[in-house]
Amino acid sequence: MEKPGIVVTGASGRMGQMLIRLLLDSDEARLVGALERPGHGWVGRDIGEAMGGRPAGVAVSDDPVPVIAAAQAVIDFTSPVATLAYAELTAQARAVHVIGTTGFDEEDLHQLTAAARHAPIIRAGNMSLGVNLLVGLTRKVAAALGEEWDIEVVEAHHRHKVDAPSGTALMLGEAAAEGRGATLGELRSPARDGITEARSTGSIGFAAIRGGDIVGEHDVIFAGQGERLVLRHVATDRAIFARGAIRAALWGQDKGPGEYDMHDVLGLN
Ligand SMILES: NC(=O)C1=CN([C@@H]2O[C@H](COP(=O)(O)OP(=O)(O)OC[C@H]3O[C@@H](n4cnc5c(N)ncnc54)[C@H](OP(=O)(O)O)[C@@H]3O)[C@@H](O)[C@H]2O)C=CC1
Ligand SMILES: O=C(O)C1=N[C@H](C(=O)O)C[C@H](O)C1
Repeated sequence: MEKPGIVVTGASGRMGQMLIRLLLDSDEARLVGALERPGHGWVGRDIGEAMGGRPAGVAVSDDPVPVIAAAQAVIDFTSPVATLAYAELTAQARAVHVIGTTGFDEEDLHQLTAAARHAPIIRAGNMSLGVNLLVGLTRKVAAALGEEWDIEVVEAHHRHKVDAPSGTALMLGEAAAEGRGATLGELRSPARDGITEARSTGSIGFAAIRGGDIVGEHDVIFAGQGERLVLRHVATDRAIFARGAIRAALWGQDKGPGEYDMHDVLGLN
């Protein structure tokens, strides 16, 4: 059977390039397209050469319709605006859309839900095995500890990251809230700056550090009286996210329309 053909969006980006490298070496999937925005300097060039390597036989395109029409899956780590536009096109092409992009608002998420009526969407703020295990652990610990244990999620990322809290931090916060039988919307503490109220019991706070080349670090802190429990994930290589995304694209090949996440892909549900 032919290997599923995969298109990578945001081909010149940090995650785009990592995905392309892994796909060019993959025995299970093949790279059939690389997309960038109109006017990008790589458009028209061979993606392998643009990345400073050998020719890959795939030219970077700024015309997504024919590229996506020829693919079985699209892996997309770009920006919310770009991902919403790609979601319409993958829905029309009935291709699997793997979304790693973070920073969506409520309205964006409704649009993705609408697109998922036509084709599978697999979306996660973090595609690594470790973080998806940590989500389950966070839910369990939050359920076991009473609300006198204050929950704070602290995340650190490279200096180029534009959204905060990170998608992963929000997944962890949501899991902690679920453990307490609530939603994150109900428990999320407002960002702190200046003179704030004292911390409200049961709330979940977030803090974000941005600097240098930090790949991604997340601590879920359960702070009690006289003791503190910290659950931590440290990413040192973006390949963990890219491998998860390729696994998701393959997993999605025999799935019907709908919204899925990495817990579905990894069988953690
Ligand atoms: N779920 C997960 O496991 C992970 C998620 N992420 C998320 O993935 C996203 C990308 O991260 P990263 O690769 O570091 O970011 P980069 O900025 O390195 O890459 C983003 C790419 O998307 C392109 N892009 C952005 N906006 C548009 C647009 N409107 N139309 C077309 N192309 C666009 C950029 O093109 P240009 O250069 O021209 O702007 C660039 O090629 C972020 O949201 C990040 O949080 C990252 C790692 C893991
Ligand atoms: O922008 C990043 O780099 C990352 N983004 C994701 C997030 O927002 O959590 C995942 C990972 O931490 C890297």
